[in-house]
Amino acid sequence: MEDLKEWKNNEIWGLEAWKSLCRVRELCPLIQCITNYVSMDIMANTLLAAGASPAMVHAVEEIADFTPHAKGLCINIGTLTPDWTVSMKAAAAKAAESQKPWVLDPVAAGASTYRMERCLELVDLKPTVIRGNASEILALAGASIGSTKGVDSSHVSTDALEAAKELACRTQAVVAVSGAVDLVTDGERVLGVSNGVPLMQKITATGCAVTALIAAFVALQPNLALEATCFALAVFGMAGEIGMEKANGPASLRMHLIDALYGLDKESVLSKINISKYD
Ligand SMILES: Nc1ncnc2c1ncn2[C@@H]1O[C@H](COP(=O)(O)OP(=O)(O)O)[C@@H](O)[C@H]1O
Ligand SMILES: Cc1ncsc1CCOP(=O)(O)O
Ligand SMILES: [Mg+2]
Repeated sequence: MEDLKEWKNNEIWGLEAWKSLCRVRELCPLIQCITNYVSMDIMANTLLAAGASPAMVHAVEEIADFTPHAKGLCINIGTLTPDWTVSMKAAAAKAAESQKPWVLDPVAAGASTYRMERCLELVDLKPTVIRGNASEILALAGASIGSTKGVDSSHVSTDALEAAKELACRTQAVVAVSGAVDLVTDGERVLGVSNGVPLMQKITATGCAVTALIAAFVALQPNLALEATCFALAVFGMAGEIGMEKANGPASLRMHLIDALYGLDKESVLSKINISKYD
């Protein structure tokens, strides 16, 4: 891949995003997901539609055998309980030990002290990517409780730009803040992904699903985590845009988004991709 600092236009972004999607379709990476009960279905279906192979494996007794065989790991704290916390930490440590990238979704990080403390412990285990909405990234970066309503964001992504950069610098993770513009940073570079439709916010667990898709893309391009994260967000957003052409509301958008992801072709990727440098 070319030096991305020199990249100028969406034609080149589109070609690279298309190649990344083709790689997922060809190699069908096994992605271990330790996720919340709400998201399991849409997350597994999103990964399958993109060409990856999802496995919702969360028993701590299975981590030693299973995690080293997965290509990537997605950890999501949406319906956190103490026993799952143990599994999450064991899986993150095992992924690091076996040099597998792993992605953290800090769902509702600022909603309770329990959640925040567990999140901070997971961040200490060095996620490759952290993807949250703006309220989650603001809370996590400031380790602050109480400013979020729950799992939905009360902020727009740009509100969390400085927090995301600071979090990325401190943790060495790529940090992605989703929203109308998804902001993705390694602490130095910032890219904005402007694909997607507002109605995606009205389908539960779209954020969780795109975090798992990031895990699949990053699993195959671990040395280009910033770019792979952008491509996953762009591909998911483009599927939303195409799905919206047939949808009548959130329920049908969910179905058409998954169909569009499955059928996404090169021409659509090249014409729809909307990535730009943000800094
Ligand atoms: N206003 C918007 N316009 C376009 N896409 C959006 C918008 N809001 C969210 N999205 C997209 O919806 C998906 C879920 O993002 P978001 O709703 O921020 O996450 P979460 O569900 O974790 O709160 C992402 O792919 C994001 O790009
Ligand atoms: C509603 C809900 N409650 C706990 S997890 C969850 C799903 C959150 O999904 P997302 O973060 O993608 O909106
Ligand atoms: Mg979320």
